[in-house]
Amino acid sequence: HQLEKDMHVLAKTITAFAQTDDLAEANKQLALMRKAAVSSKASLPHQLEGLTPENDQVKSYQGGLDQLIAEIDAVTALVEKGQLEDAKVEALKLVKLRNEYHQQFK
Ligand code: HEM
Repeated sequence: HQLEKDMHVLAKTITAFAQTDDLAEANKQLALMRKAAVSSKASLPHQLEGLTPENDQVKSYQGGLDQLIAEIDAVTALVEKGQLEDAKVEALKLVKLRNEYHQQFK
């Protein structure tokens, strides 16, 4: 399943991001993370299979991914300013979003 692949990329890149002290490496991981987040918008989770884009649950799921993408962008902006420590604090919001949406849809 493509969604599972994308989620694994999210998990791998968020760990690599947390572990690096190198700005270029941080940027690279965030770019891969963003790509996977955008890609996951093209899939529906098992729970929502067969539902249409108009369905409220589908909208909520997609909204969660939009928030994730916006938050990846906020983290990236800090990295681009050279503020890696601030970026790592900001990235805790990615984990919050993950927990919140996994509770609902995983
Ligand atoms: C950085 C944030 C996130 C990480 C690291 C992450 C990671 C993962 C991982 C490792 C899995 C297990 C994949 C497998 O079963 O093989 C998973 C599953 C899943 N995640 Fe995430 N996730 C994140 C954010 C989100 C968000 C924001 C949503 C929804 C808006 C979401 C929805 C799901 C769903 C629905 C599944 C189960 C797959 C399915 O039902 O088809 N995840 N995630």
